Amino acid sequence: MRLVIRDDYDEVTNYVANYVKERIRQFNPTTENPFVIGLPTGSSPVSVYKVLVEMYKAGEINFENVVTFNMDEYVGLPRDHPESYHSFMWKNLFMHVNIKPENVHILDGNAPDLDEECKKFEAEIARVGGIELFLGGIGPDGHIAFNEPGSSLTSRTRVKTLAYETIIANARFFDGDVSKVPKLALTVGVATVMDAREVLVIITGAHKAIALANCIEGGVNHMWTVSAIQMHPKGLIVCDEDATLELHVKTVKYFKSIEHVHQSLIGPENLSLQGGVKQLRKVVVSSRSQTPLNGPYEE
Ligand SMILES: N[C@@H]1[C@@H](O)[C@H](O)[C@@H](COP(=O)(O)O)O[C@@H]1O
Repeated sequence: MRLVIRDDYDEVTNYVANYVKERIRQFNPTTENPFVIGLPTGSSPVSVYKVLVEMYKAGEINFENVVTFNMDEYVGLPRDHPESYHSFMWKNLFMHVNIKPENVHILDGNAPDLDEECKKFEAEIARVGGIELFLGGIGPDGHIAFNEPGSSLTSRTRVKTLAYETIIANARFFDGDVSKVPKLALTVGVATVMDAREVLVIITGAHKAIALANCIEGGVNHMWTVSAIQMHPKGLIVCDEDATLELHVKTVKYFKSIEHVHQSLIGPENLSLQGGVKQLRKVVVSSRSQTPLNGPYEE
């Protein structure tokens, strides 16, 4: 697993937006072979979406052959409620880019049969060949999507009761009124996220520092469901300095030094393009052979 630490939220945003842009570009999606991405809601990704929209307007990114699956949705909240995740996604991303509405998948929290809705969602992910890149955020209790503490690390898409801490955290979107926050949600499971070929989790802010420390320095544990990323062959956490407050200095220095080595090999402009060992090997080989390392690397 890699941990990339940036100074602040804005730098995290830029890193993640560039990462997504490059992944889509490298994949070179077509109608027959679209780029399938899992997406979160919340304040963590909202600026990433803003930058992606700017990139789209500048002609740097194309969503024509991108298929999306959102992580979660409240149960019982009308689809057009301003705080539904459906509204969030259309308002912050989809309505500003050239994504095809039929390529957007958001769980329906008002479906007559919620279990069936969850099964259909998993089946649809399988039908398109799985998810290439799952972007995620976490709650202060370390939940990924709505996989609250104690969720099975093998869980799939299902109905979930929200933890009281999450209800309190999300009350800020409902006039600070805890009673207005839905108590149930549909969510992809931990295993649904971890099945993606790549997982990128955004963690910013001092209020998530304890969760980040448990995720990185603790073991894989169902009480911090994001820690399942330790088992992923291609997991990446992008965090800001504030979120590292509870990590050992040694841990922070270790991950910074790893990034420093990468940087010395491939140059800072290509940091977002690292494609894992295969790509790094290629880079090491070319640096050994003194090939000038200009421009982005293809996987
Ligand atoms: N279900 C969502 C999560 O998917 C999200 O990651 C989390 C953090 O939100 P924020 O990024 O606003 O802190 O909020 C909710 O609980």
